[in-house]
Amino acid sequence: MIRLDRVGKTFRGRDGGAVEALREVSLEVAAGEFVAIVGASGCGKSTLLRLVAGLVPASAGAVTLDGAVVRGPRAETAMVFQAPTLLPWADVLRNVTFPLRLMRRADARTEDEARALLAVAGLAGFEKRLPRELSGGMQQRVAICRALLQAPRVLLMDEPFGALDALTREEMSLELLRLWTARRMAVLFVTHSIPEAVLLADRVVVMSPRPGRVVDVVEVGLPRPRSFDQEGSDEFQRCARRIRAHIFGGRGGTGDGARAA
Ligand SMILES: Nc1ncnc2c1ncn2[C@@H]1O[C@H](COP(=O)(O)OP(=O)(O)OP(=O)(O)O)[C@@H](O)[C@H]1O
Repeated sequence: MIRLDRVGKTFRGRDGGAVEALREVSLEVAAGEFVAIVGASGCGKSTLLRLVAGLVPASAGAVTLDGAVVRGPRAETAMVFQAPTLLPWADVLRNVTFPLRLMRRADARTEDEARALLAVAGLAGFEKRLPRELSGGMQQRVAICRALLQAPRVLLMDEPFGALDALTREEMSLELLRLWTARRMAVLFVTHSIPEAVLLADRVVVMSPRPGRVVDVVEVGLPRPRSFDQEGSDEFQRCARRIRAHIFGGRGGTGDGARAA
């Protein structure tokens, strides 16, 4: 469904200097598949998502969605950023329905669907609150509901839980899996946490330091529904060790206790 074919991205600074963020990245993501992306800071993970979202053009190669080259933002794609980016003056319900209203896709059912989604995300009763009246974790759940209400076929998530405390992060991971199981869209999920990537994904794409290239794609053979109990399993450890070996290489991070997050 999503296809990156030898995609490169070079940014040109105002001073004429060039930053090569991605080089020859090829990747395919099937409809309904959950793919995590891990790699060192600055290796181009956000850039990769922004290319798929149509927010920046590729410098080389092509990004296609259902065979059509992505040339700009598309209605079937939604993105969740690291920070919740809510409208501060609009209440929760209006924030969640905002993109559909903007795209003139809102109809009589939109508000009911938004309320149902908020309830699943544990936010029933908060519909009329302003973002500043919510905790960071709750705001991020609002941002995730906003993306899901668009019923995207492609959900792009850029370290969506990065700013959350560890407990909220675990709770949100399981919540996201529940929502994904119910709606089954293709997910591209950037994270710095190897355990989070393994827990969530069908496949984990490991990227090299900048310029980012795909150095490995690890298939996660854990049964679903997933739970944190699986972290102790042989398959979980195998996947995590293999990813760590790529990221830490010979720098001593391949031991059993090492975590990327
Ligand atoms: N708009 C831009 N103009 C110039 N350089 C950019 C731009 N966006 C990203 N870069 C550069 O491209 C490289 C990749 O950035 P990107 O944000 O994609 O990395 P990342 O893997 O998501 O990093 P992190 O894990 O720290 O969030 C970096 O060197 C960054 O400075």
